Amino acid sequence: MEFSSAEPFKGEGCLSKEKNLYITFVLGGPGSGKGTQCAKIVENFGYTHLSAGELLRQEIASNSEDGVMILDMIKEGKIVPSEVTVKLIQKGMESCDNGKFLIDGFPRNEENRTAFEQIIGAEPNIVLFFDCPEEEMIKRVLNRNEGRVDDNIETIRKRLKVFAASHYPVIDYYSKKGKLCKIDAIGTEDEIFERVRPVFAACEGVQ
Ligand SMILES: Nc1ncnc2c1ncn2[C@@H]1O[C@H](COP(=O)(O)OP(=O)(O)O)[C@@H](O)[C@H]1O
Ligand SMILES: O=c1ccn([C@@H]2O[C@H](COP(=O)(O)OP(=O)(O)O)[C@@H](O)[C@H]2O)c(=O)[nH]1
Ligand SMILES: [Mg+2]
Repeated sequence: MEFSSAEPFKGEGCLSKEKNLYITFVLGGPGSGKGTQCAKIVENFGYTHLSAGELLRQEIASNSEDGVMILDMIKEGKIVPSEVTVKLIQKGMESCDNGKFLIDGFPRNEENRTAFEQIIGAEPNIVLFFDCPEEEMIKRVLNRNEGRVDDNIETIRKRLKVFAASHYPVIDYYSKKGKLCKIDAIGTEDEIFERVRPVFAACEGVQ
């Protein structure tokens, strides 16, 4: 496990002036189990879960100005412009008293990462990366059954290509900063959570 950063981040952004932020980015390909494990982390460690994909889907459902553009991007498996996503994450963070956030499915590329740092003025304390083979991710997404427009084999192939082309620099950046915690995402949900638990248990004492 290559992770060391247990201190809450006190940065210059408007959010971080108001409260101690403790931010975890939760990364991994489509179907790697990010959302499933986030639910368990929330249950056990009291974080606020902000799924970037869910925030974007809510924006589509609310018929907002950007909704049509977001839907087109999601159908194609493309990454929505950073400013749109970061603004939604910012709104989610500001509407919450709790400063402990799980940001799920973001940043998906380097541009996402730098936009978050610029707009929010903070960086994550920990980055979880769920490492899962492609064939397993495909199987899980095709069985997900949540009625999502992007859970079909054609879009999954596109999402996997986008993931392969864009995630590595982000992972590498945080690995070099000693913030990356890579989790083997093969196993039952409970087995995987037992790999996740020590990461958060180690931080309990310093929050
Ligand atoms: N360890 C696991 N083994 C088998 N299926 C899983 C596991 N974890 C999650 N799933 C299932 O796989 C699908 C994708 O999981 P999800 O948490 O939505 O992944 P992600 O948010 O990374 O796309 C869901 O239907 C979920 O119930
Ligand atoms: O920061 C983000 C998060 C999601 N998405 C879009 O939303 C889709 C679904 O993302 P989500 O994280 O919900 O999918 P998951 O990886 O959980 O299957 C992605 O394929 C992208 O098109 C995006 O553009 N930026
Ligand atoms: Mg998800």
